[in-house]
Amino acid sequence: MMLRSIKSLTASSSSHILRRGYASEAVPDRKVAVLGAAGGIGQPLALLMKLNPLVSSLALYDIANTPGVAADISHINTRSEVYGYSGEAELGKALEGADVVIIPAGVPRKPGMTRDDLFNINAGIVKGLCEAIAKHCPHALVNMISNPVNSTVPIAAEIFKKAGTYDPKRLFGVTTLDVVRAKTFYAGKGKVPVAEVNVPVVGGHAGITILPLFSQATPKANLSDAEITALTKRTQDGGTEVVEAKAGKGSATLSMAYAGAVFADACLKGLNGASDVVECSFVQSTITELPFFASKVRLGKNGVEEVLGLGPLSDYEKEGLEKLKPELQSSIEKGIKFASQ
Ligand SMILES: NC(=O)C1=CN([C@@H]2O[C@H](COP(=O)(O)OP(=O)(O)OC[C@H]3O[C@@H](n4cnc5c(N)ncnc54)[C@H](O)[C@@H]3O)[C@@H](O)[C@H]2O)C=CC1
Ligand SMILES: O=C([O-])CC(=O)C(=O)O
Repeated sequence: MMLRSIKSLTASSSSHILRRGYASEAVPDRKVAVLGAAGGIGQPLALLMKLNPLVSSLALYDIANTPGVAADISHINTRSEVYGYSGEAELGKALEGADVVIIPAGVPRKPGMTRDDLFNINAGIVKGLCEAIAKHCPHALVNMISNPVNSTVPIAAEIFKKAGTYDPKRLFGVTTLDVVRAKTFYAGKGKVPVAEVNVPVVGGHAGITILPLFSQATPKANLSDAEITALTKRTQDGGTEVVEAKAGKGSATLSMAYAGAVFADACLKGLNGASDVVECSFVQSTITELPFFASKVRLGKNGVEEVLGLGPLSDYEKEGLEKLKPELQSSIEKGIKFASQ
């Protein structure tokens, strides 16, 4: 299929960067590739990455419909040049030189499905994309959005191991939407300013494996045990709440695009040398007995600089942690088994 290359760097976009407080010479060139860029998440995520002044080159890849999305987004007068790539033959070009690869490719849930029900289709999609990443941009930071994240991240790790390119510091399951939800729901219930709220969310990204640590939330809100239990459940079921509201038309796309953009921005800031960037993410981990686990992670020039510990847990959270381990373990094993075949 035809390769569309659209340049959109304008003089006014550079001054826009300066207005935001970045000295132009201090902002290195960074290429971001979005795989699944024509989808429900991919399109708004591509838009948000086009607005990010840390991005100099934005590669939009999908199996179809990318030229239109790329042409549309390329008209926005911000820093990055936008390139659209359509079909497998163009995947290598999309990935070449990428610093960050964001993967929202794959099918979403319909009402009544679990994230694990997506495994059969999405596992194969992720496998193919990761084989191409290993070949064309083995040093990129990979932001995995495709579900089930609890299995797709272990799949990616196995594919990279097979190719001899695995670096656990560079592979991330994107769980930022759980944090975004926990912050929003906590602020609403606790009547605290949402912009000031911080809540770590640990574990994984499906049902009870999502464990928000409201005991560590700031600013402190006066919430009863029953309210904390309800907030925990709502955070764990946040994805299902959207799937049901969309009634067969997919799952969270807009809030996920926002969350994906927040996480990619954190990765870029880390790559560019910031040393104070902390986000929750599902990464290779030794903080529990599970080989992958979501927790706070400090990002830096090499990706994960430090996997931060869980901190003090309430009795309710300790119980939640023990309950989630068997499900998370089995989803991880399912991914590893698939990729090892
Ligand atoms: N990690 C998280 O918090 C969240 C993850 N998701 C997951 O993100 C994924 C995508 O969701 P949506 O964007 O709503 O789905 P969608 O169906 O709207 O878009 C998916 C896109 O992937 C593309 N695609 C399929 N196979 C591909 C391949 N081999 N290479 C490149 N692109 C390919 C499709 O053409 C489509 O444009 C789903 O698996 C969903 O469950 C969704 C919300 C939150
Ligand atoms: O629920 C889903 O299927 C999509 C997702 O992961 C989320 O919204 O958290």
